[in-house]
Amino acid sequence: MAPPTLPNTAPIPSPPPSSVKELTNSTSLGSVPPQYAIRNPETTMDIEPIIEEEIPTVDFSLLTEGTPEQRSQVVRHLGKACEEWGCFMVVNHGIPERLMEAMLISLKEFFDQTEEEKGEYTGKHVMDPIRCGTSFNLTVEDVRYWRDYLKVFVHPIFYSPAKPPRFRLFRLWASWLRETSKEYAESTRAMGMELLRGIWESLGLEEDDMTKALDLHSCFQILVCNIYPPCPQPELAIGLPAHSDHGLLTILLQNGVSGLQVKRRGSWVRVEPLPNSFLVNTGDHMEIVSNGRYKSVLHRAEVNSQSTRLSIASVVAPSLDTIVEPASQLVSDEHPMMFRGMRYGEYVEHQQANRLKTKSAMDPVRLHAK
Ligand SMILES: O=C(O)CCC(=O)C(=O)O
Ligand SMILES: [Fe+2]
Repeated sequence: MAPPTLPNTAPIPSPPPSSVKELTNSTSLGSVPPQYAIRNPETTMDIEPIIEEEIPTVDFSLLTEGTPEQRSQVVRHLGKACEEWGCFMVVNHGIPERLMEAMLISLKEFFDQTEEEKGEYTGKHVMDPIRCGTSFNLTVEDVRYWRDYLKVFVHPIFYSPAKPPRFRLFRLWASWLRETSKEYAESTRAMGMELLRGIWESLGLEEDDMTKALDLHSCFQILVCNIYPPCPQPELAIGLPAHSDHGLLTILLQNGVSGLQVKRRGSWVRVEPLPNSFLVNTGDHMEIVSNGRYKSVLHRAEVNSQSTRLSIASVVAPSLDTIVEPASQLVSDEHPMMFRGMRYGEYVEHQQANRLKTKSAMDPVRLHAK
């Protein structure tokens, strides 16, 4: 006999909000909805201590305009920061403060659009050149991160969301948005190239060899823009979990609200944004190219209950068609090859299509178990 069919009494779930912005705009939230409650503070918090420590600072002007002695000193310092920290603050970088502010303002304007307006940029594929969304990758996650994003490819082909926020009819505004992000992408790319030059030098590598091997004239660059609205229970949620970035270097601009933490020697170090500075961190491809000498740094973004945090990560990387391998000069009997070659575009696609989980994106290219 066929089992009796039970009436379906399960409540029909309301559709999840399409962004954290929408969630926090719509109601005065007193608690975090279950799909964002990623941790139980009683069991999982503070297993790894959170500490205050000073992050190394690099004076960029000495790299470009210093005496040969000053430059050598900065290069050594840069190498040490990459080796011991995987990140450093850059000051005296020469990028105008008005450009940094304009970028943050235009980003805020972008996220302030209606869900419908932003929906025009909802990515269908992880390699879409303009992609707006929430969390990291909803198709593979069972919990959500307290973060909305806009990711835009800016080199070798420059893209920009064409529709200006709310001022659709004002072509002037649209071109301002476009010009701002173009200038910003160019400035941070030039800064990234200069830092890479110093980093290659610190590794004893020739700049020309590296530019050619990584096809840096056609380097891939993406702007990853993040917004973390205030969260009613910041101890339960996270903006972005512990992860490393896929590129060579990430150049991060923040709006003065702290939240970023980097992992060092088993502890989380809070990064307090210095005014008019950038935080630069090493990505997985720095680790691959340097054959494990300069490891990509694990980092995460915490949220808070008071202020909206904005960050813009400008990622500088090999060209998408380059098959990246460790530099042969850094491979020897003593330092065997640690990674196999993979096309950079394939790596990015694989990283973006999977869960963001510590450094798991590197597993397919590792030649030896960790
Ligand atoms: O918001 C931050 O400070 C970090 C952002 C980040 O790690 C990323 O976009 O990959
Ligand atoms: Fe990151």
